[in-house]
Amino acid sequence: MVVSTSSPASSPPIPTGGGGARCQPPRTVSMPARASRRSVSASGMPVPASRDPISLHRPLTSADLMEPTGDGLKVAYQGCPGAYSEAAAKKAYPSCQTVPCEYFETAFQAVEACVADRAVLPLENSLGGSIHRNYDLLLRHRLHIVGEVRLAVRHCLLANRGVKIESLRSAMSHPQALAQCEQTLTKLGIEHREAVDDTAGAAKFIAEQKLQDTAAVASSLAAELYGLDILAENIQDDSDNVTRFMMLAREPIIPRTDKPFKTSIVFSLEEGPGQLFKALAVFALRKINLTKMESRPHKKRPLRVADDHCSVPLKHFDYLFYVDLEASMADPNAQNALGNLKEFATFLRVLGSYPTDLS
Ligand SMILES: O=C(O)C(=O)C[C@]1(C(=O)O)C=C[C@@H](O)C=C1
Repeated sequence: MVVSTSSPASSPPIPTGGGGARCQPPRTVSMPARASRRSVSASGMPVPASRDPISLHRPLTSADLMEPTGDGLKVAYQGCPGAYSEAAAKKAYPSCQTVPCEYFETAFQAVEACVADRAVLPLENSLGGSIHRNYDLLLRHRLHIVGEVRLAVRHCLLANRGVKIESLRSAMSHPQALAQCEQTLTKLGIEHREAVDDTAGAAKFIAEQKLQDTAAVASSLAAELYGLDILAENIQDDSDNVTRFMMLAREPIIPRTDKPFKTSIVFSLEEGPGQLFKALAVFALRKINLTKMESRPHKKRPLRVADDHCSVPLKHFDYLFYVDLEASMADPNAQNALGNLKEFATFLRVLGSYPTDLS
């Protein structure tokens, strides 16, 4: 079942196995992030006081502070079964139960409403670039990034049994997947492109409609699930095709310094020369490496009148800057850098501090 935003009445919430009762309203990360005093079980869920390891005087181990591997966890992703996002969810939480969602926003809402415990959503692809929608949704919702996962995306060309490449006129897939295979599809003589919500959804549609002139760009798992033939493998334009996904939860994790961590922040600045330079200098001066930067329109304040010396006032676009730091919020150096940025940023939020995916 795909969880849908548009028709909640037709998609009743999936029972959460008691998770609903434990659901806390989401809260923001305070800066610097401090250890939560609430105890957590190995699955990352709060434990009743009677089994609370602190009240039993059992020493807290680093395993208690780790993100769970997925036992009993419900993990929301966008798309149909067989989508790359589902594979990413399984990579992040190997023993989880995946919850397909119609839209990215549905996955955010599923976690907020405790229908799911985590969401795994794409942020950027090495060929196609950023998935801007998810940057915008990060700000609109109050979930925390608790991890990242990189997935090697190996696209296949899928068609109904007996269909030959020469008879194909059209390729159907997620726009990112079509963009990642643009040159190969053209070389194969496939001229038309049809964009749909996800790669596996394209495979399902082609199988259900028994299309004879259209192929899906999707995973080999989607071929298996929907009974399609694989006409070509590894059709992405670059063999190193990697999508980075974020893992989202209602609560932040406790940042550590004993392994590589990243911290994702978003901020806005006053208009004026050198403002962004000054913001980036707070990290450069402390030798904190930045791994990603993205700017998005400030939707609440898209235009502002510039205070320059023109007779006609100029209107500037207002931006939000999303930055990933190679640092943990448990590191005083990173805390000082953010303290410094807070002195002159007009807005600053820590989206999460989480272990770097080194795979
Ligand atoms: O459609 C899918 O299978 C997805 O999981 C979505 C998505 C994306 O949004 O970028 C994920 C990985 C690939 O880069 C292509 C598509």
